[in-house]
Amino acid sequence: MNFERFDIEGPVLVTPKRIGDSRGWFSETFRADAFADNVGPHTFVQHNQSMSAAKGTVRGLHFQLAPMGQGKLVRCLRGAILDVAVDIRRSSPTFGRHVTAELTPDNSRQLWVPEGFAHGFVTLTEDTEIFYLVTNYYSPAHDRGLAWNDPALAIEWGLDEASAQLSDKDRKWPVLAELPDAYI
Ligand SMILES: Cc1cn([C@H]2C[C@H](O)[C@@H](COP(=O)(O)OP(=O)(O)O[C@H]3O[C@H](C)C(=O)[C@H](O)[C@H]3O)O2)c(=O)[nH]c1=O
Repeated sequence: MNFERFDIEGPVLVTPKRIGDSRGWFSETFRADAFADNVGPHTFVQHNQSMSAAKGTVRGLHFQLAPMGQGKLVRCLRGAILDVAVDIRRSSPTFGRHVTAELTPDNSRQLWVPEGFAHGFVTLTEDTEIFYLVTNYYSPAHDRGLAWNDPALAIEWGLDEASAQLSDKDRKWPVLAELPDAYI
């Protein structure tokens, strides 16, 4: 299992190895000991899965407020996504900066998105399915978001705003400069 860091402290790209044989392949996609040694002693309490039918679906940018903040370990089971994590820790030297990673079943990559980051993705194919582990339970009262298309974030989503498929909720999030409950 390979762990790669970015030039922003926090997110980690995790790539499990595959053991091939005449039938196909086998992969240990998560090990608590390797994750604790390379990322941190996080405990996952909830597993999520979502399917997005249309290419160009954007889900995000989401986070939960403390004390219900969530770390997320994200992988793509079908299709492909560009996964994005934005640093919203006000005290961070990289506040407002982001990392991206293309996740597909073939590259078997997983993106670790720590608490203090807003998470989102755009689907690169139709019928895209993601699976992710989270370190805290879903709490609607703590559910917050950040405008995916905030020019200040300069995220290159690879699609024009008019063609993006979003939920009504995701169209209404504030831009970073207006984020009322950002991480301190
Ligand atoms: C996240 C979540 C949602 N729900 C319910 C709430 C709604 O009735 C329905 C869809 O929720 P939402 O529109 O928030 O789903 P996404 O847009 O996929 O949001 C997720 O996708 C982005 C990329 C994330 O990082 C978060 O995990 C999460 O915000 O599932 C639950 O019952 N449990 C949950 O943990």
